[in-house]
Amino acid sequence: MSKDRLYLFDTTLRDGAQTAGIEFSLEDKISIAALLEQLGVDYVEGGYPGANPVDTEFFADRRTRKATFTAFGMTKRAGRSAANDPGVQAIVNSKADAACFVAKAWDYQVELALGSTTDEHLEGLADTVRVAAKAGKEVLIDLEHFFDGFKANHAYALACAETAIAAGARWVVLCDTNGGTMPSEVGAIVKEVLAVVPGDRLGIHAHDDTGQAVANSLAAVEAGVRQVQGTLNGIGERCGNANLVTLIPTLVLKPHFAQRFETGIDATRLERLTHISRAFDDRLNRAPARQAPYVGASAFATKAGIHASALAKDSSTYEHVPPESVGNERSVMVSQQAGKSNLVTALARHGIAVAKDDPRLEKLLATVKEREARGYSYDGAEASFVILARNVLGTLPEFFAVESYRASVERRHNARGDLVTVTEAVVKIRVGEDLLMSVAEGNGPVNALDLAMRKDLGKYSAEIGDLELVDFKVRILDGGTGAVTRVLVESRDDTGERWYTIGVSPNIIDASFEALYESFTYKLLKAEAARATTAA
Ligand SMILES: CC(=O)SCCNC(=O)CCNC(=O)[C@H](O)C(C)(C)COP(=O)(O)OP(=O)(O)OC[C@H]1O[C@@H](n2cnc3c(N)ncnc32)[C@H](O)[C@@H]1OP(=O)(O)O
Ligand SMILES: CC(=O)C(=O)O
Repeated sequence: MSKDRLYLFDTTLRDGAQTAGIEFSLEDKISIAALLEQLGVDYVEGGYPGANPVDTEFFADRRTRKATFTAFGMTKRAGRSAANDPGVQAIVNSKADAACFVAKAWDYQVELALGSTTDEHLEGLADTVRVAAKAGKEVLIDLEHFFDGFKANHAYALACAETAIAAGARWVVLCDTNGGTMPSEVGAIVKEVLAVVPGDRLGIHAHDDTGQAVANSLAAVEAGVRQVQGTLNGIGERCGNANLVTLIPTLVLKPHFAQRFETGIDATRLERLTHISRAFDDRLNRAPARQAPYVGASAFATKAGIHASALAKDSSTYEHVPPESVGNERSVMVSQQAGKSNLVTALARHGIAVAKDDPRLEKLLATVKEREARGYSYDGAEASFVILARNVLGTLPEFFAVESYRASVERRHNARGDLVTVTEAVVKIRVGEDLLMSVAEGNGPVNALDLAMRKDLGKYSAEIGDLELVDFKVRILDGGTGAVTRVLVESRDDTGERWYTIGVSPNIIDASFEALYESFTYKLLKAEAARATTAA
C-alpha cells in the first residue's frame, strides 16, 4: 500500500516566540533553525519579518538548507492593496521560500477585531495570496479561529478556505487558535472541509489549552489533513502549541500512523530526538521536563519492583517503544518502591554483578527501605546507593576514617572593630596508620569542612585533586527547626562525570558532612576502578 506524505511544519521560532518568558536573540534563532534541520522537519517558520529587528535580520538571509524557510505575517490591511502594504511587502521581499499569512475565518472576529467586513477581508486575503504567489513564494494561509468560526458560521469559514486555494495558496491551515476544540469536533469539521479543499492542501495548527493539541493534530490527520504544525517541546502562546517532539515519534513509530503515512524523518533522525529536545531546553536555559513523553528522563524510568522484574525479562513488558528509538535510555531506580530486580539492574550499571538469589540482596533491599523511611532518597543519589550497596555486600574499601570533626561559626568584632563572621572547621582523619588533622576557614561551615577534609587526605590527596562540588541542596523533611534535614550534594571531576550523594540527620552539619564524605568516597572508588583498568 502506498503511503501518503505528511508534512511537518515547525513554528517554534514564530508561535514559540509568543511564549511568556521566551525571547529569542538572532543567535538563538540561528542555532534553533540548525536543530530543526537536524530533526528533519519540512518547514521552518522563522518569525515575522518587519515586526521586530531580530526577525527582520533573521530573514535577511536564507537560514535553512533543506527545510522550506517560511516567513509569517498578516494579510493586507484594509484600505490599501497588498502591493502597497508594507507588512506584506516585508514578507515578499524577505529571503523566505514560503509566506504564511494569517487571516480570520470567524465572521464575528473580522467585524469586531479588524473592524472590517467579511467581503473586504476575503478580498484582502485573495489579493495577499496573489501578490505573494506572483513574487514566487509558496503561500500558506493560517485560518485563525477556524474551528470556532466554523461552528458560528460554517459558510464563511469555508469561503475563506476556498478563496485562499482559488487565489493560489498551496496550503490552507486550520487553526484552533483558542485551543478549546475537542478531538471529535476537529475530526468532524475537517471532514466537512474536505468537501471544498483536498486533504493534501490542508494543515492543522492546534493550541494546547485543554491539553489536547497533540490529540487534535492526530484527529485532523486521521480525518484527512496532510500538514501538521507544532513546536519543539510544545512551546507557544498561552499553554503552547502541539508538541512536535511528541507528535513525530507517534507518527513514525506507531503502526496505526506509520503504515499509512511517511514523514521526512527516518530512524536515524528519530534517534536524535531526545538530544534535540534537551539541547533546545538548554538554549532556553531551563531544565528539561522529566515526564515529557518519549524524551523525558522519566519516560523510560521505573521505580516499581514489579515492573523492574518484568523489564529484566523483556523490556517490552513496560515500554511502549524502545527508548533507543528516540535516543532516550532506560533507567531502573532504587527506592522504597523497589524489589530485588531494581537492585540487580542498578548494580549492573555500576559493574557490580550480583545474582538475584544472593541473600545479601535481601539485606540491601531491607536497608534501602529502612533508610528511605528515615528520609534518604536513593533514586536521585545513585553514588550514595553504590556506597551503601558495596558496604552491605562487603566490598567497600575503607579509604579513610573520620575520627572527629568540629565546625564553628563565630560573629565577633575584628581588630578594626568591624563586625565579622568567622567560620572554622577542624577534621581529624585516619588514613591507614596515619592520624591527620586539618584546619580550614570557609565562607560557611560546610565549605570549611570541605576545605579542611581535602587539605590533607594523605596518600589519597592527589586522587581528589579534580573533585569539585557543584551544587548543594537542603530539604527540611516534616517541617520546623527540629525536623530532619536531607542534603543532596552534586559533584563532578575532570572526566566530566557528575554524581549525587545524600546525607540525612536532624543536624544540618551532620547531614552535609555525610553527603560530603560519600562524595569523597565515591571519587576514590572511581580512582580505584581506573587503577584496576590500567593495571589489567
Ligand atoms: C493567532 C496568532 O498567533 S497570530 C500572530 C500574532 N503574532 C503577533 O502579533 C506577533 C507580532 N506582532 C507584532 O509585532 C505587531 O502586532 C505588528 C508589528 C504585526 C503590528 O503592530 P501594530 O501595527 O502596532 O498593530 P497592533 O499589534 O496594535 O494590532 C494589530 C493590527 O493588525 C490588524 N490585523 C490583525 N490580523 C489581521 C489580518 N489577518 N489581516 C489584516 N489586518 C489584521 C488588526 O486589526 C490591528 O489593526 P488595528 O489596530 O488598526 O485594528
Ligand atoms: C495563526 C495562529 O498562530 C493561530 O491561529 O493560533
